[in-house]
Amino acid sequence: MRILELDAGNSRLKWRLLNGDTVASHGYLANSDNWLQGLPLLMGQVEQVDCARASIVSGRERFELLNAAIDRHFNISLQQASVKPDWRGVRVAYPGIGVDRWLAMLAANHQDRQTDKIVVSCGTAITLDMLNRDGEHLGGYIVPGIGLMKKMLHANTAQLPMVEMAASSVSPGKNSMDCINNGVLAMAAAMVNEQQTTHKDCVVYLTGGDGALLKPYINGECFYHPELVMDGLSFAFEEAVLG
Ligand SMILES: Nc1ncnc2c1ncn2[C@@H]1O[C@H](COP(=O)(O)OP(=O)(O)OP(=O)(O)O)[C@@H](O)[C@H]1O
Ligand SMILES: CC(C)(CO)[C@@H](O)C(=O)NCCC(=O)O
Repeated sequence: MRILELDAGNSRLKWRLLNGDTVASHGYLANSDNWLQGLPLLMGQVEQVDCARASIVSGRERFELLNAAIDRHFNISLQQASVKPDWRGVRVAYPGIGVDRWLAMLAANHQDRQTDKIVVSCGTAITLDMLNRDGEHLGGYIVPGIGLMKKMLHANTAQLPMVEMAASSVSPGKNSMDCINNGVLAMAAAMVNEQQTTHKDCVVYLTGGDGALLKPYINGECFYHPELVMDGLSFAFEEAVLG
């Protein structure tokens, strides 16, 4: 069985092709790219699939584009994940939660039911969700992501430059670029570290485009899973799951 999994965020569309249980290939398309050109290339690259499923938080229009491309290339319809408030061991704190956050929690809960967890996605937005070992979602936070914080500083001030490069330190800067770069990374790390200190024995499950950047600054136990949302998709759509 060849399955195309899609994680459509506000900056990028991540995809992977599963051949049975194996990830055969993966990649991404930026939202700023022309999808009318990019999607046919993506579909050509993965060849025929039996099933396509998606987590979409980037709006109806993106869904329509994806669905049309999948219909045209594979003659199948796109299965879109939607939040189920009490599903496969996870009970969400509120029904309007983003489907990507829900899927990341499903995946983390599936991997480990022995510990309390902090599920963090460091993407366009940074989301942090507290999930206890019984699968109860205790609530979370949504704040601007690292790229967005830098853009907002540049867009709303006269003197602050746009900092494109990635930070490599959280030390106080001695020029504007380092003050911004290290500062926003320090903020993101502080939010996670503060929760992990407050809630003893919590393990952090980290994902998102800036997850690898953030990981070295998390003080406690932290697992980085770049495909946590797509792992959640697999689990959410699995036919027969025990537990
Ligand atoms: N190759 C890349 N292209 C674009 N952004 C990247 C890349 N690698 C890392 N990033 C970083 O990842 C961030 C976007 O992360 P990600 O792709 O996880 O977001 P998203 O899933 O689209 O957003 P969200 O889920 O918050 O809506 C960007 O702000 C950028 O800093
Ligand atoms: C917070 C984001 C943007 C993170 O991708 C997404 O999960 C979303 O659009 N959520 C909907 C609102 C919510 O989660 O409360």
